[in-house]
Amino acid sequence: MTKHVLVTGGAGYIGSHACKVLAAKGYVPVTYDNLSTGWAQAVKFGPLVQGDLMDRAALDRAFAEYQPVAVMHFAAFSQVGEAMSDPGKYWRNNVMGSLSLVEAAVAHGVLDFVFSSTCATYGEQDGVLLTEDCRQEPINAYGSSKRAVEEILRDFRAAHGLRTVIFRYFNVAGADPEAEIGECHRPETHLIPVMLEAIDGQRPELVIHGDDYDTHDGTCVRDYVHVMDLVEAHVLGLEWLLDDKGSRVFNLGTGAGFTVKEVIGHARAATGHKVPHRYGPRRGGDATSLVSGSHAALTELGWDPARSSLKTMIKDAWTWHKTGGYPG
Ligand SMILES: NC(=O)c1ccc[n+]([C@@H]2O[C@H](COP(=O)([O-])OP(=O)(O)OC[C@H]3O[C@@H](n4cnc5c(N)ncnc54)[C@H](O)[C@@H]3O)[C@@H](O)[C@H]2O)c1
Ligand SMILES: O=c1ccn([C@@H]2O[C@H](COP(=O)(O)OP(=O)(O)O[C@H]3O[C@H](CO)[C@H](O)[C@H](O)[C@H]3O)[C@@H](O)[C@H]2O)c(=O)[nH]1
Repeated sequence: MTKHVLVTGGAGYIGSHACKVLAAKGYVPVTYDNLSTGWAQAVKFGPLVQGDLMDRAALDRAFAEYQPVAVMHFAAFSQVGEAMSDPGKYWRNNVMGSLSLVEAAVAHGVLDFVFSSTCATYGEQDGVLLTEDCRQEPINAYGSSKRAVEEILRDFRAAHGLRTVIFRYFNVAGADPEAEIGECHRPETHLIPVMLEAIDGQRPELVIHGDDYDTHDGTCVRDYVHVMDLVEAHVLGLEWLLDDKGSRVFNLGTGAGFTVKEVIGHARAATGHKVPHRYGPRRGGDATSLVSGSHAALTELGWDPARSSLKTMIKDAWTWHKTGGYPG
């Protein structure tokens, strides 16, 4: 029997990688995406339904046509800087959009739901390693919007029997090692692809957002995880739900933190090129340090983030970058 999975945001960076892995495991990923930040060219592993999360009639048609066994919900806006200047955009799209989707899923009896949350929901916590039971006190509207969706899911679990796996990702990086798909945002704001654009002259330099943080070299610390490892955890999470193991929250990070300056050093080693850079002011909404202190995904899901060294992530991102993939 064909097992369709409705993948919202399947035309985006992480969602497209999820579709590739789902297809490899025998599922048919149905991408539901409005192409606001994603690319039709990234949808290669199953059908594309072009639609918005807020369009309930289009959602109803997609559920009725494909009768998915589950939903993987990636669609959202996700730039911390933009969320600081335009919080309404984040509350509307991420919270109202998710509510519309969850209501449609429940109405169609699709009760297994995997959600992309973020370590940005934890906020600023004095350099502690973050576990799933840490308090969630986001310091930007992006993190607040994701925490709100987690609350919606909690209420729908209680009222409607929804079953959820919530993944709180740390910083996702790298690309499909076969370079069929990769990270492509216009404009790009994420550290590693921005560094690669600076290396090949597509931008004059990387601007480091602040060097006066309370870290050993003054730049922010993040925990980077390979996108392929991350989406493999999603398939494990999906199967966890389909095996009726109950609702659960998992951090997805490696537990290793790197400063921006350290990532620049790794980029030089991985690409053989210096990263042109200069120092700029802090970016609003950035926490000093976000590092996972949890092994739950490893021990409970059996997750193995084998590709998540900075070397491999940057090499895979560089290989993808050099293909010049998507627009045009
Ligand atoms: N990239 C990271 O490091 C990171 C970290 C933590 C969490 N996340 C979360 O992972 C998810 C995917 O992130 P990404 O980096 O792939 O982002 P992305 O921008 O590449 O992909 C998001 C996709 O969702 C679609 N979309 C957005 N709003 C929509 C709407 N209203 N209706 C239909 N489609 C819509 C976009 O067109 C795009 O294809 C997001 O929920 C994000 O918050 C990402
Ligand atoms: O041009 C740049 C880009 C980034 N940075 C710094 O590099 C680090 C990583 O920044 P990213 O923009 O790559 O990632 P964020 O940590 O801001 O956010 C990402 O990870 C978060 C969780 O940490 C969220 O979930 C979010 O969706 C996702 O974009 C931050 O300290 C940032 O200030 C720079 O110095 N210069």
